[in-house]
Amino acid sequence: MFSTAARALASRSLPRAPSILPPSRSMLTVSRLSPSVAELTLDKAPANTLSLEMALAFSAAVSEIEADPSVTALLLRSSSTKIFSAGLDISEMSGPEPARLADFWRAIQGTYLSLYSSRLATVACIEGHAPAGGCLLSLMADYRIMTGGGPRIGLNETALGIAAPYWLKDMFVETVGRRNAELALLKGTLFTGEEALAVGLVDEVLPLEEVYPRAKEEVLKLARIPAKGRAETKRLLRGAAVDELLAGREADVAWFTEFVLEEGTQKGIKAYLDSLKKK
Ligand SMILES: CCCCCCCC/C=C\CC(=O)SCCNC(=O)CCNC(=O)[C@H](O)C(C)(C)COP(=O)(O)OP(=O)(O)OC[C@H]1O[C@@H](n2cnc3c(N)ncnc32)[C@H](O)[C@@H]1OP(=O)(O)O
Repeated sequence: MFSTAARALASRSLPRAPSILPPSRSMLTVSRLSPSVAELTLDKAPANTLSLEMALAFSAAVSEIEADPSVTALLLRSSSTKIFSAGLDISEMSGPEPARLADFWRAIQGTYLSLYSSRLATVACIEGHAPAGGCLLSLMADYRIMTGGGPRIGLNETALGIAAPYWLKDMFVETVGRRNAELALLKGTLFTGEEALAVGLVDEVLPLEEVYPRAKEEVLKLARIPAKGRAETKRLLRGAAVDELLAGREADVAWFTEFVLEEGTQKGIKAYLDSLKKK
């Protein structure tokens, strides 16, 4: 687990404006696979997009699971086998109210800080599509298992006229290597499961009906690894990245809000949102 000070700092920076509703749990469910393994299911129809409320609910759920010392591992999945998560809720970025936009980004940062820094062993069960912010959710896990054939995963931000923030880009580079990341990020590539496996973006690819059983098997196995050594190893691997964002959190908010509020970005986001709705 990361330092108490770092965690306190993370939670202090989360939005506290009175206009924000408390995190709703109707968008997620938490259950137990075993006494030491929790399952967190994204359940926000139709596409598990990360709105401000969804991002807050996600971090709150992870924190609550972490607070239980009997839990050592977490399986992340979607209630839909078609869509793991379609990423950030684009309507949050279309014609936004600036204060909410800044809170939205703090909440997205919070999802990263909560899961990437988690002491828990984490497995992402990716049965359906995981573009952009959906890929982000899965990258924060320790192990990824995906359906072959149909669904796509990757960081397609460039294709939408936006850019992945540095901490997401860094996590992607760490996972797939510098050259694979450059090629994919600059084109906004969305990979099939098989392609994702070839570049190391996922760890296993299976037919749909085998993905969840295998993900359960893996998380139960990871839960048996001594917790203290694993948590310290994760801290050594990921601590510097997490601390960098904690130190520059508000600068990252300024980068995001300025870019999104630009007229050209707004035109692109609106056109993309309309194209999704017209499909
Ligand atoms: C420099 C500054 C940078 C600023 C930004 C940095 C942010 C970086 C991090 C992440 C960025 C993002 O995550 S942006 C979101 C990217 N996501 C996508 O591009 C995916 C878009 N969706 C799809 O391609 C498809 O929905 C799907 C392939 C995932 C599934 O297809 P399917 O046909 O099964 O479903 P529909 O397309 O009919 O979708 C159902 C329903 O959901 C709505 N929807 C889908 N995705 C989003 C979304 N991301 N935001 C909002 N709404 C979304 C879609 O419009 C449909 O709605 P209706 O039923 O009302 O039509």
